[in-house]
Amino acid sequence: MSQDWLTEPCFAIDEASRERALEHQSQLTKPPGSLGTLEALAVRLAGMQHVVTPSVQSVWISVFAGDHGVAAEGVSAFPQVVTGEMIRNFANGGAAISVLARGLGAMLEVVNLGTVNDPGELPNVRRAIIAPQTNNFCERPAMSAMQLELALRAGAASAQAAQDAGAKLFIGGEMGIANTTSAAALACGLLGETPGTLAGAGTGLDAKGIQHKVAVIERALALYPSDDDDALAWLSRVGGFEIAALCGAYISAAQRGIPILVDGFITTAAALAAVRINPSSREWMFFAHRSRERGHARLLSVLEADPLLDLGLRLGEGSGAATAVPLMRLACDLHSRMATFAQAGVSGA
Ligand SMILES: Cc1cc2ncn([C@H]3O[C@H](COP(=O)(O)O)[C@@H](O)[C@H]3O)c2cc1C
Ligand SMILES: O=C(O)c1cccnc1
Repeated sequence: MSQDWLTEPCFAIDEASRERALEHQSQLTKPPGSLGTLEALAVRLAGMQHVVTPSVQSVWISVFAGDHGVAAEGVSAFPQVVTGEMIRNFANGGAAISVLARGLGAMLEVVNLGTVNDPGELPNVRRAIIAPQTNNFCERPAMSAMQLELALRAGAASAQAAQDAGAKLFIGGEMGIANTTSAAALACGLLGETPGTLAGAGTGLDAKGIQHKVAVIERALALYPSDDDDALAWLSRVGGFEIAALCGAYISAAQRGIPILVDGFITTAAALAAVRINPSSREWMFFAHRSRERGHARLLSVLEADPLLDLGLRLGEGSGAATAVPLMRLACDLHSRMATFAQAGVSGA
């Protein structure tokens, strides 16, 4: 298999549509710029969708799930079996993202990349099993080059499904006990940083638990040269199947011209890897919120991302991104439905 597709160019942003949307904004009955980020959102979307009045009515959510060998180090407040149990909960409609997706009328698929207690065939769960879990990355690379390739391609298949369904916005979510450890280790590798500032409480570790998590990540990082920032190498060394799938999905969505709404800490680590592999994917990304997880603010700042919300969320699953969709929809509504000064007979400045 070849990885050349990862660096193929992303879909072109249409400057003319963006300019026309900007000009349209200046004619709406409000002081210029007074709707702040909502204006900027609609204008960016216009360029992405090659239209003057964009829409995000049709939303696609893929939740990628996979287990992590590093869970054996006791780095999560919850047991590893929760990953498989939550896949069943997603399918039964009881998880946070299930409720949010229903509320938004969004399409929701779950992609099972491999779990230690595999829940089997379930409605709306795509099976793309790579292995029951990654290797414990303190001891050896989390996955082989072939496993990485499979995970990246499983993500790209979701972007393709989103495109086939006519989605106007792509949201990636994740489920995998211990994946805040994997995401923090990945970010450390990519940024050449030590885990003290990037590892956090995850599902609810106390200070002692976080200290242990930092030591576990330090053990893994010590296996590799610290000045190596090769994103594919770090994904295979310390990544997770679901994190690699997110990375592949983001790159593929950007190549297909589907705007991306990034969720929290884990998804932002995957987005950072995607941007390192294919820098032009960055312009296709919106950032939904600042997670409570320590380290997320740092990743957002590296990506020069200004998230829409800051609600103290620390769940994952794509939940923060889903929560921001109504704001994006309102931004599109204001942009396309407000009267212009001329239409309303209101005097301009
Ligand atoms: C019931 C439950 C539902 C979740 N949904 C998302 N996560 C989140 O918590 C996990 C990461 O935290 P850590 O690295 O501390 O294990 C991921 O599965 C993430 O999506 C959940 C965690 C639990 C326990
Ligand atoms: O921000 C996140 O994505 C997050 C934080 C804690 C646990 N799971 C996910």
